[in-house]
Formats: sequence, structure tokens, C-alpha cells
Amino acid sequence: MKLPLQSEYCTKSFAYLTVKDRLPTILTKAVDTVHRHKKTFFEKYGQEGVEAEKRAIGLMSKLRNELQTDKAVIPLTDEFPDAAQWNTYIERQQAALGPEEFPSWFKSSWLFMECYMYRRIHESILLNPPICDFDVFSEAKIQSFFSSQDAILIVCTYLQELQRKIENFEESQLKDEFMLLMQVALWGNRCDLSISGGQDNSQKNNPLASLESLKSFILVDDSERVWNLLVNNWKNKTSQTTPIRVDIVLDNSGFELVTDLVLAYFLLSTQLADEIHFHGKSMPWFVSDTTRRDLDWTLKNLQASNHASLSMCGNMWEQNLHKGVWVYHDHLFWTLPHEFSDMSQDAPDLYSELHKSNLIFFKGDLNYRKLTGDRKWSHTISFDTALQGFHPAPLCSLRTLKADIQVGLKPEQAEQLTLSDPQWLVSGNYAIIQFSDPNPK
Ligand SMILES: O=P(O)(O)OC[C@@]1(O)O[C@H](CO)[C@@H](O)[C@@H]1O
Ligand SMILES: [Mn+2]
Repeated sequence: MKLPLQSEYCTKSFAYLTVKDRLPTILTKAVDTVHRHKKTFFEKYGQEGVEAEKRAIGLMSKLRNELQTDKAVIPLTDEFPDAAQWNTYIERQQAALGPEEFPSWFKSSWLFMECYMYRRIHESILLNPPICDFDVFSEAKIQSFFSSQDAILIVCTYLQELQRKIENFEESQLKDEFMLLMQVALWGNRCDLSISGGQDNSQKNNPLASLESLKSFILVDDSERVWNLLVNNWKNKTSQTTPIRVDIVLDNSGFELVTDLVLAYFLLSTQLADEIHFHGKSMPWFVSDTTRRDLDWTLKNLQASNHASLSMCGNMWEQNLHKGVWVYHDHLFWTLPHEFSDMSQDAPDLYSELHKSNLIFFKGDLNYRKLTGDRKWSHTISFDTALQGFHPAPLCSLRTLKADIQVGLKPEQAEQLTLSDPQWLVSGNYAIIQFSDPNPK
């Protein structure tokens, strides 16, 4: 089958508007953030810190100019361990073009160029010790966490109350609570600072109260298939069977990360899973994506809270990491531009790690774009087809739609949505719970 092309820029496409408007805005905010920390760098590192700040800003400003004037993509020059793979990818893009052509911001795939921008921001910091561990998005992520405090308190209090009742639950009650917490984690994905261009995008209203009204906005709902997989594993568990492992490929820190940790804790305390593996990013990414530092900061902040339910969650979750029933990974592949169908070839160690899982949740929109190769599939092509052979384990995408790609819809469903809401693909108002099992039982 001839593969559709990856989304690239045609004027007025969402990709075009992202690169023309939103990415320069995000870059400008990053430059401002570094500039505002000049005094801090001086206090911490003396004149060396001030020089580093100046150089980093110079590199980010150069990057912004390259983006806005459609300059050629240039190789990375820092020592970060993924630089060689990035440069190989850039060479591959170059080789695919004619001798007189070169990959550039407005002539390459959106997925490649958007990932490349964040990797170049990382380079502009890495090349300037002693500020090379500065996270230009940290302030925005912390702000988003605090602006979502009420919602975080609601979901953590709900979990604490659940804990008291779980052991007497019937299977049907377990299922109801699983479905509810999976939907909370699904809608938590709306809190993403890339789509908002860095503007506040925290969870303001009660995340539990709105679930019922949001159900009609879930365009693909494979919840039953996800539940059946989990409950059958749970029922067939014996002392001889291998521990049940669920993986969560994380997306945004802040409220969304808390909803993922709540879901993970529920799976563990109901023994629907025996171990949870989280996959975060190895560098600041798409403004709000979770790094290890964000996870640690979130746990510390919860533990320090005056609210018992928050401090209890923070303590229990940190213990799970110490006990090893929760494991955090941050493979470099997640911050490469590759579609996930490249993983078995370009990151075989990660692919075999994921193959150990009984179920992998992929959170968010960027992960969905990579699951489907960000290709211009027809909306009715099956999810399995769009995965192009990426089948490490049964997987489920929990995604709010923020990019113009969606597969696995029914005939006419996309046309009706376009009539009722022309922005349905990119507004974040619609979502999917989309499941794929390489070996359906
Ligand atoms: O992966 P997430 O956090 O759900 O969304 C990432 C995102 O905001 O960034 C890209 C547009 O700039 C799109 O993939 C999507 O809109
Ligand atoms: Mn994100």
C-alpha cells in the first residue's frame, strides 16, 4: 500500500499556522524566560552565568530567525547522546530530496520541524554551561500545576475515598471506577501548554463533574476492550503467572500527570496491575511535557501540601517508586522526530521493553501523531493500519484532538463533525479512547 505523505505545510493548514505563528511565540517566551533569569544566573554562577545567558539567547534568537525565514535545517552540534541519531535523521530527509533541495522549516514535515525546534532549544542551553541544565519551560509548568490546584485536590481526594472502599468492590464497581479514572486521565490531556502557545491552560473546573457531559465528545470509545483486557488478565492471574505490567507513555506535567498517577495507583491498589512503567521525556519538550525533574517536583510538592489527601498521594506515590512497583523511564527515542513504526529499527531496546507490557497507554496528541506517523490517512482507515506494524503490546491512545489527523472513524462521521464544528480536529474539545491489540484473544 502506498503510504500517505506526512502532514506538511500548505497555507492555512493547522501545521502552517503552528509553525508560522505559535512556534515563534513559544520561542519568544523561551528567550524572555532566559533573559528574566539573568540575575539568578549571576547570583548562582557570577559573570560566567551572565555570559552563558547572553549566548543562549543569541542562539535561540538565531533559531527564531531561521524558522521565520524558512532557512535550511542544520545539524545539531551539542554532545547530547541523541545528536548522532538526530543528524542521521536530518541526512535521511536531505537524501530524500533532490540535489538542489534541502529540508527547511516550511518545506519539511510538520512533525519533524516541530520536534526539531524543541531539540534546538535544548541545544541552545546545552551549549552554554553553566546554565546547561536550565529548563526554559519550568516556570510555565509550575504555574500550570498551581493553577490546577483545586482540580488536583478533587481527584486526589476522590482517590483517597476510593481507597477506603476498594477491597469490598464488586467487579462492576471496579469497572465503573476504572472507566471514570481513565476518562479523567483522558480529559487531563487538554491541559497542554504547546497548543496554548504557553498561555495558561490549567484545569479550572471540577474534572469529575464534567465527565458525563463530555461523553458525547469521545469520538472513538474502545473502553470496553481496554477493560476486558485488564479484567481477564486479573481473573487469570495466579502465583505462576508473570506480574501484570501496564505502561503509561506520559504527556503533560501538571494536572495531566496527576491524573496519570491517580489512574496508575488505582490499577495497582486493585491489583489490575502489579507494576506500572512510566515513560517521560529526557529534555524539556513541547513546553509542558513531563521530565523526571517535573515528576520529582510534583511528588515533593504534593507531599508538602497541607491537604491530607495530597500529602498522602505524594507519599504513597514516592514509596511506589522506591519499592520498584512504579518504574520511570525516559528513553531518548521519545524526543526524536521518528514515527513509532520506526521504533523496532531505531530503538530496538525500547521496543523490546514495551513488548513486556500487558497494556500501554499513550497519552496525548503528539504521541497519536507519532503512532499514526502524522500521515494524511483517510479518517475511516483503521487504527491498526495506521500503526504500520507498531505492535509492541496491546495499546490504547488517550488523546484530545489538537492536530488535523484522526483515523478509525465511521463513514460520514468526519463529515458530520466538520459541519457541526469545523475546528473539531484541533480544538481539544473532542477525544478518543482508541485501542489496538496485536493478538486479540
Ligand atoms: O501531545 P499534546 O501535549 O497532547 O499536544 C501537543 C500539541 O499541543 O502540540 C502540537 C501542536 O503544536 C500538537 O501535536 C498538539 O497540538
Ligand atoms: Mn504535550
